[in-house]
Amino acid sequence: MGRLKKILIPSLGLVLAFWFYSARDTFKPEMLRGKRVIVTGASTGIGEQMAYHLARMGSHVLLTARTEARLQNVVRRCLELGAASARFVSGTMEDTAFAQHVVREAQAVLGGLDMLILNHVGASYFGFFDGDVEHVRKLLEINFLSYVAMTTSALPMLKESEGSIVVVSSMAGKIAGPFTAPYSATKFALDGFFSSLRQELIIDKVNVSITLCILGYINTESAVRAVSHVIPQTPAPKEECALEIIRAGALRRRELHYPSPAVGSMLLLRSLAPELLDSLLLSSYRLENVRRT
Ligand SMILES: NC(=O)C1=CN([C@@H]2O[C@H](COP(=O)(O)OP(=O)(O)OC[C@H]3O[C@@H](n4cnc5c(N)ncnc54)[C@H](OP(=O)(O)O)[C@@H]3O)[C@@H](O)[C@H]2O)C=CC1
Ligand SMILES: C[C@H](CCC(=O)O)[C@H]1CC[C@H]2[C@@H]3C(=O)C[C@@H]4C[C@H](O)CC[C@]4(C)[C@H]3CC[C@]12C
Repeated sequence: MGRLKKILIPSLGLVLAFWFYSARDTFKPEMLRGKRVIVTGASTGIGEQMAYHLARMGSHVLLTARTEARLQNVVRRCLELGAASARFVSGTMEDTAFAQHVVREAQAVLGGLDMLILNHVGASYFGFFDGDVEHVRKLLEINFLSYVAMTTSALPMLKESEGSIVVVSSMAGKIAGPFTAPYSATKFALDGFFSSLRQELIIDKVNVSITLCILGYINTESAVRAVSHVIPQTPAPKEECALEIIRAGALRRRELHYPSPAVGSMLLLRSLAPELLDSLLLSSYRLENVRRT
């Protein structure tokens, strides 16, 4: 009997745990139907693809970026794909007031918000740090401060809807490789801020989830243009990446690692043997093609 208890109870525990986690893991596109979603950086790249997925799922999308002409096309396509509604607000995230204005638009035109997807990123370079401190300041404003400002403005609506915040970050926000110093700094800042805020929401029993997305190299035009002469690896597809981000947000996951085995194993290696990881990364780069100022 004693032995039976020793085996039966843990086995039952395992079965229950498996059932609980697999049930939580079931994503259905209907989860997004009728949901009110802001996507930033939606004029190109991963943000544009997220807008199309959400449109197919029947969400109300409010899109933002700087380039009005591109946003108009994305909104048109979203409506063709079946969005419950699609609108845009154009402007720059260098300006905190603009970031807050976008959130107010959601309140005004959608009457609330279910998901805030923070994805935009300012242009930077892939090369040796050039000493330009103003560039670092500007990038922190675009890639970090505006994320904080939008979150702060959106929290009352997200508390009301028990919604989700999705923060798009990078491997460069967990592992600092060379040639991304300003960019990497902004992405590490996101981890610090949002991982701390997540704990506070849990302590206060506020049912708003925060999903931090740790992405590897993705085949967007800007990334391929910036690094393909140095990094020979094939980038992962932006369409699949966009869907995985939405799925992770809808399932209220703490973190997404995409592409999954590659990012996961690099993070593990960083903890176990950081020097080995550094040298493996460097050995795969075409260093002779790196920009020096
Ligand atoms: N592609 C990759 O390999 C990886 C990407 N990521 C992350 O994924 C996210 C999306 O990246 P990706 O799709 O490649 O980026 P893109 O360069 O393709 O798109 C960036 C978006 O941000 C907008 N944007 C740029 N500057 C500003 C600004 N000042 N104010 C408001 N919006 C701005 C752009 O539109 P506009 O110019 O019209 O303003 C565009 O919509 C980013 O957070 C990035 O860090 C993470 C790891 C890898
Ligand atoms: C090289 C890194 C991963 C290691 C590997 O060998 O797979 C890439 C992981 C994330 C990439 C960067 C990123 O986060 C997006 C930036 C977007 C900018 O528009 C330009 C390029 C990036 C700096 C990009 C460069 C490659 C990674 C660091």
